Amino acid sequence: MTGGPQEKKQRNQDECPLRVENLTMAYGSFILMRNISFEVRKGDIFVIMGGSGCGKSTLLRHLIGLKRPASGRIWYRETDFWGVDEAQRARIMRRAGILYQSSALWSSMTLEENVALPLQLYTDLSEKAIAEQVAFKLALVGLAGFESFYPAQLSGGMRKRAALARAIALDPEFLFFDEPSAGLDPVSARRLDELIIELRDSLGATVVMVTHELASIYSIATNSVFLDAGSRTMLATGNPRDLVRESDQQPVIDFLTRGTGNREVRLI
Ligand SMILES: Nc1ncnc2c1ncn2[C@@H]1O[C@H](COP(=O)(O)OP(=O)(O)OP(=O)(O)O)[C@@H](O)[C@H]1O
Repeated sequence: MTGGPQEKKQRNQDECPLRVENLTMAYGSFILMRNISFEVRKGDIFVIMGGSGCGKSTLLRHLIGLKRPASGRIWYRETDFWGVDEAQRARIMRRAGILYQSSALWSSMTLEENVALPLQLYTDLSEKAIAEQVAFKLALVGLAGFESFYPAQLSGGMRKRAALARAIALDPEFLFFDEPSAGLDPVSARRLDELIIELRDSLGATVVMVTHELASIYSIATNSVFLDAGSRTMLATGNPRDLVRESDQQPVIDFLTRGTGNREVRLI
């Protein structure tokens, strides 16, 4: 290794554009989790895992600026996310695409209008350039030709993909998903997984997602953090395929083997 401490810090910021340092999450005086620390590497598909109600969505809310940590820090490259003002946080989030569980498309707008909205709000692009971008993004998610459809005219899987097209409208550096495959049949869920990998590659994005779909976790996650409700802290961070073989923490083993203890990962 070469370079002084400053260069090493710079390298770490470039390689791990999102870092969580000793985070404590609380609702009022109730401490949900403490001592949460992990690094998300550039290009990771990073999964927040854990049992129901342990605090996965709450962690995501901290990462996207919706909930302030009780203590600890969240770093986006060199910026202490909760140490700067709201306008600066909004600027950082401008580089992020967010897909909520409910898809949250505007029901009174067509797909074209839904996807165009962030471009109209946040860029100076001409109408023609916006129309081109919208067509491009809808094609990326496999919805070319559906520009003039309303959300209610689509299946659940198509709505997810449309919401994804809107989330990537501004070519985000980070993509955040809360249970993206919730409510989808297994085949649509797998297609969505493939799409997430494709988008990560084509946008050069870093993906952070909450999920407890083991099939998804094993097929696309490159890195993860495991939150444990019992001990109210994280028990592991790393590639889930490594964790299932190497972890000595029973809750991690139970979760990753569906309680069977069989550590052989079989992909279907
Ligand atoms: N606004 C709130 N005020 C108080 N407690 C809350 C609030 N939101 C969530 N909680 C509690 O915090 C805990 C964690 O909730 P969270 O939704 O983050 O868990 P989760 O791991 O995402 O759950 P699931 O897998 O079921 O979606 C739960 O016990 C929940 O009841």
